[in-house]
Amino acid sequence: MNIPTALPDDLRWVLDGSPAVTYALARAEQGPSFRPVFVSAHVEQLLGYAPVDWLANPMLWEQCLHPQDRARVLSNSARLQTDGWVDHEYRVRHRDGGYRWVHDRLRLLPATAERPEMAVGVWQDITARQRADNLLRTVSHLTAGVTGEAFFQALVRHLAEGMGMRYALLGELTRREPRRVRTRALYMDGGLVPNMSYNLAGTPCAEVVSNEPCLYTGDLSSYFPDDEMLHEMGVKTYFGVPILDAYGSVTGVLAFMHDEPREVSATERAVISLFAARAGTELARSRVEEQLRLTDQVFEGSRDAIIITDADSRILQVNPAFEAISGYREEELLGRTPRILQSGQQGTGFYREMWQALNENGHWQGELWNRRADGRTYPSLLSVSAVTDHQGEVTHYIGIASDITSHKAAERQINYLSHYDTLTGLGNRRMLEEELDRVVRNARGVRPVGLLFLDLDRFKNINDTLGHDTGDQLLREVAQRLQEVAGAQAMVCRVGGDEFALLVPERDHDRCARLARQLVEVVGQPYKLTERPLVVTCSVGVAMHPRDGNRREALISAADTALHYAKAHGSNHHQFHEPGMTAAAAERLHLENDLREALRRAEFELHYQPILDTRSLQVLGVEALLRWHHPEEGMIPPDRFIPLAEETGLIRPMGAWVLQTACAQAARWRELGMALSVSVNVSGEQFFGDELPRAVRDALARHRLPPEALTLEITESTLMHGSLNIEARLDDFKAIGVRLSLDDFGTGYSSLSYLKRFPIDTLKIDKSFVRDMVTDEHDRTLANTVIAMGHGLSLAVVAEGVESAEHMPLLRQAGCDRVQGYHFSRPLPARKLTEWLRAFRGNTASGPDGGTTGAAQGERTD
Ligand SMILES: Nc1nc2c(ncn2[C@@H]2O[C@@H]3COP(=O)(O)O[C@H]4[C@@H](O)[C@H](n5cnc6c(=O)[nH]c(N)nc65)O[C@@H]4COP(=O)(O)O[C@H]3[C@H]2O)c(=O)[nH]1
Repeated sequence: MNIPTALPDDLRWVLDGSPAVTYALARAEQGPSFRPVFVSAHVEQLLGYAPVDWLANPMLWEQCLHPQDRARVLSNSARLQTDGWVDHEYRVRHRDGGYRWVHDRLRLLPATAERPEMAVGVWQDITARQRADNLLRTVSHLTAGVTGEAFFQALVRHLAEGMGMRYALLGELTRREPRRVRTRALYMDGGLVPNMSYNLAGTPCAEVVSNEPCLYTGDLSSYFPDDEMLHEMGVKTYFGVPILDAYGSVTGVLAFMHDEPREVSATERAVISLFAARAGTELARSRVEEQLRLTDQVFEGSRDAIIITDADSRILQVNPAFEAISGYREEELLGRTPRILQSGQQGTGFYREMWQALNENGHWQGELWNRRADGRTYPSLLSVSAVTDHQGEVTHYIGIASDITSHKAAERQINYLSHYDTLTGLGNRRMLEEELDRVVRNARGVRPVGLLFLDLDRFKNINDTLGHDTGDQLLREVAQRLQEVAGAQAMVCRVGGDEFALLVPERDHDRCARLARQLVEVVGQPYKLTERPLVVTCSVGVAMHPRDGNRREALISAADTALHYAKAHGSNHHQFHEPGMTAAAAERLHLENDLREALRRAEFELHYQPILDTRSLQVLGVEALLRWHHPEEGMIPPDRFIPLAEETGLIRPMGAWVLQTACAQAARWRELGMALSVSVNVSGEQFFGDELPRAVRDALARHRLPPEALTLEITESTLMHGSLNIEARLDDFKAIGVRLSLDDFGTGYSSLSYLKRFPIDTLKIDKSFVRDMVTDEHDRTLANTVIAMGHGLSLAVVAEGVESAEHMPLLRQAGCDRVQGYHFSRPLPARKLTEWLRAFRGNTASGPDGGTTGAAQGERTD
């Protein structure tokens, strides 16, 4: 019987070329066992031994069996005889000492006449599949029962270790940063390392994220030149699979990397995909868990009250804030409806609308008053949302409410602060504007109202000299007086520092005028805030609705224009708005701008008017009077621009110029042998300014003038405008040695009684009394009385406005000391006055005190 040991060549190359190992066994002549008679060439690649080794040593196979498999394999093999075939898997030792898994299928060929009984078998290398199986089993085992971060960490670690990969990561994509991966587990060189996040651009993970498993082996940096991390890690093999959520969207990446080129078998890939699926579930679960945790935290920790009800509004759950705000414990609320909280302050219509909005839009928000368990009510801002199932049926309602008690209080406070003036308690400008809006909006029947703007004259001086506390007290008192005069029907507001507005339901022009007059009078009554009564005057501008405008802005602007008009025309009176006033206001603005430029452009000039001794007619001095040569309008009289300069503050630089120029001129006259005293007008603004005493000293020193050569003329109203500091200020000037003259006496609050307390040298009777004393008995008596009283106070009295020769005997008779007026000379420019002085008859030397100076003297007759 022949045992076939040789195969035809054509059959041999087929078998040798096959990746499976084919072998043939023949029954041994003695005994039951088989021995190999043919093994195909691939066996050497599979197990390291050449075919000849197997043929030479029939025991080699048995010797190479894995000790753990040996018994099973031998027992399986023993069934060849009975079953006619054997099909099993086991491990065979490679010549290098390692084991390979083989799938062995062997079939028995019964003996024939030509040959003995034989068996033919095939070995297939199933090492990779077995490794993958192993991996699956091990990793499944090791990750079983683990969740969250622990799962992610176990997964990357055991998969990486099972596959022999150096690096592995499980990364998540977040909605907030879709182009970045945030790792949830990161494995490197045998251990877990802290998580990180990286930009996907230019990395193999970007391909994975586009839902493609990716396998790269070889020089990865040539594929991904921008991925520096890959380059640094020396990665040669990359395998990554996307992690998907239940809807198939990519939510993460599971990737493995190695620094050697390496195959990743199909079965390994399948195993990893399998775990990626599980990771997807776990990611979703951890996200839900996170969300739940957050929701729970929000629910438990929220300062807002949260209530959840079922579709029938039965309370299912409330949070601790709800308990705290409502005063009910959760147990008391469960199963009841939110009606338990109703305060009764909202009518049924309110709830009907709320439910209608909820049914139609699934949402309602609004403010309502609820009742606490203790019966107290509180305001809350409630927002209710309906929760629906996938069929759109309402399953729950969620209400979130905040207690807005403090918010409401703050709102009231803000409302108060934004509508009221805290100093006086009056409404403020906003309140006035809103009320005016209401009035003009409501004008269907056109409700007439009067709008009065009232401004205190020179309030700034009071603040500057008496301090802000007194200023504040004054404002409070003014506010009170205004309210008393205006009555309950009117609205009184403080709309600026010292500006008040009154809105009066008054259609009658005359009654409005009467009210305005009353206001001026009442505000002008002395205030007992300081040691000495304080006198404050005011100006009032009146606009009438609808006559002066049918819009809020128009009315305010009309009242404002009228007020400015009143102030520009001497203060302390009221002025109704008139149609031409806006043009006048524009003109005033124009003038104001020109005035600002006038000093720089040297448009001012001083004219001088002589002051003479009544009896000897010696020229004792001159009064400096300011003139403005306007480039377009020609000469503008001081009455037109001085109030404007006072209002705008320009009076201070202007006054300083006057002082310097007048002193310079007085010095020049002295050089010419005419020692004239020069009187300079000082306005209230200037008088109260800090700089005046120094300016006076400077001017005297610079022009080497004796102080008594300078007289400061202040008006009665400046003096009476009064502040504590006025005496101190007058004393300052007395200490310098200059003379002080009280101008326009008789036009204001003439009060001789406290004049004596002021260190005044001269009293000037206003020209309005002087002018008519020739014809008017009453004025003559008045002038005589003033002169007598002035003398009683040891003051020299000057009569100004002496226009005719008839005045002189009367004034001499009354004992008036000095005279000034057109009768002698109009105010003249310095050069002309010098000529006049020279020409004046009886040119003799005479100083202001009657001393010999060389100044002109005589009586002018023209
Ligand atoms: N009808 C009439 N008027 C006469 C007669 N004699 C003099 N006058 C005018 O009476 C005014 C006297 O000046 P005032 O009472 O101080 O009144 C001054 C003074 O209050 C103010 N003023 C003038 N210059 C200055 C200045 O440099 N500074 C300040 N703060 N005010 C000034 O302007 C006011 C008006 O000044 P002027 O127009 O120059 O008017 C001057 C003068 O021209 C007369 O016989 N008949």
